[in-house]
Amino acid sequence: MTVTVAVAGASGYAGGELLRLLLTHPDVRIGTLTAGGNAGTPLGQHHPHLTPLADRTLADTTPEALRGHDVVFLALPHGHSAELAGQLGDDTLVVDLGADHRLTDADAWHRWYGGEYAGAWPYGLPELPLPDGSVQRGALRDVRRVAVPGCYPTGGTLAVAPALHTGLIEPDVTVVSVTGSSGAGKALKPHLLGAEVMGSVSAYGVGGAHRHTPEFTQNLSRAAGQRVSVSFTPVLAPMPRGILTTASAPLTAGMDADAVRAIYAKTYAEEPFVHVLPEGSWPTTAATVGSNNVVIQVTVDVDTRRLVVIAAIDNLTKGTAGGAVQCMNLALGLPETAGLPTTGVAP
Ligand SMILES: NC(=O)C1=CN([C@@H]2O[C@H](COP(=O)(O)OP(=O)(O)OC[C@H]3O[C@@H](n4cnc5c(N)ncnc54)[C@H](OP(=O)(O)O)[C@@H]3O)[C@@H](O)[C@H]2O)C=CC1
Ligand SMILES: CC(=O)N[C@@H](CCC(=O)OP(=O)(O)O)C(=O)O
Repeated sequence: MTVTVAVAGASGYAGGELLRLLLTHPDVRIGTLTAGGNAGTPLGQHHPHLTPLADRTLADTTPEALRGHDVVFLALPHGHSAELAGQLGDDTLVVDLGADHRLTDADAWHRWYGGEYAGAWPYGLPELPLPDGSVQRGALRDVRRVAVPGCYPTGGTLAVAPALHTGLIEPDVTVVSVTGSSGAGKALKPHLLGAEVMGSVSAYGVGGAHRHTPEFTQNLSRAAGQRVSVSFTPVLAPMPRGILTTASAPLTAGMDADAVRAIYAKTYAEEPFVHVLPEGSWPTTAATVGSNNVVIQVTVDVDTRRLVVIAAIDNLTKGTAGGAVQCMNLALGLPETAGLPTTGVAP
């Protein structure tokens, strides 16, 4: 089977990573590529690494340009997806990389994003463990709309969900995630100028103020089958890609690190992209670059009786574009790993 795929927002970071992956996908033909202000320019001007597509001209982002494809990826700023998707047929698979359809609670949407609530779509985190023993993957087969998770909730959720799901920890979780600057997108932002980012690490959205907090709460409450409280702090680091998450929570009972690791290893044993490391190895963002992997290590802080989990992802791959391609594969019944690297680039 060959599917024809359009990418809206192809000049951006997420769009570029989508195209890098789709170029290696055996079942994909790349169709229309669109942008905003950069419509009319060649793709090669924005993504010099995507040489096979260098001469493609970016079209305006309109429903007319996107229609007629089997799959449309929307890699646009928040707030642009709902109207476009509404003008694409129900037979088209629309995979939204933005936030527009992630939250199931309209009040949470209004509080954290504002504007009209467009409703939730099936949530694109296939590995999310659910209380009935199933995982989210089942909700993504044969669908025609998918909301890809935010980059922080992808790694952070998978880091904590197994412990909540099995009752190992209290429903009161602290998450600190260090990210590379590509998470903010290509648009010029003064705090992301090289002189600001290089040589410094800085927290932002501190005090539960980051808009991914409700997405964490939603995911972890689903995994736990009860309301989970999440304190989330993002930290910006001088690197282009990667997110390293440290999550911790009080243990409900005495447990040693080996026993916790065994539970995690069992939870993710069949997952092609989630890797629980052996004792003594720790996740690094460098080891995930360009791969669709989530790399996890767990331990117990014996003195404070807390579980501590570290998880690394590439924000542009598993954290956005890779997750999106994985969801496309599931929705269309293609092999889940098609077009998705499971090895990183090192050093
Ligand atoms: N970067 C990341 O790590 C992650 C990104 N995401 C989500 O993916 C989406 C894209 O993010 P990212 O690629 O980082 O952002 P970028 O700023 O790098 O790219 C945005 C893209 O959208 C286009 N665009 C901007 N405004 C408009 C408009 N009004 N109409 C049509 N097209 C427009 C831009 O085109 P032009 O070049 O012409 O301006 C560009 O192609 C966002 O919703 C983001 O939240 C999700 C998880 C992680
Ligand atoms: C460094 C940086 O600014 N990161 C972004 C990550 C957001 C993201 O990528 O996810 P969304 O799809 O929800 O926007 C931020 O904190 O807003």
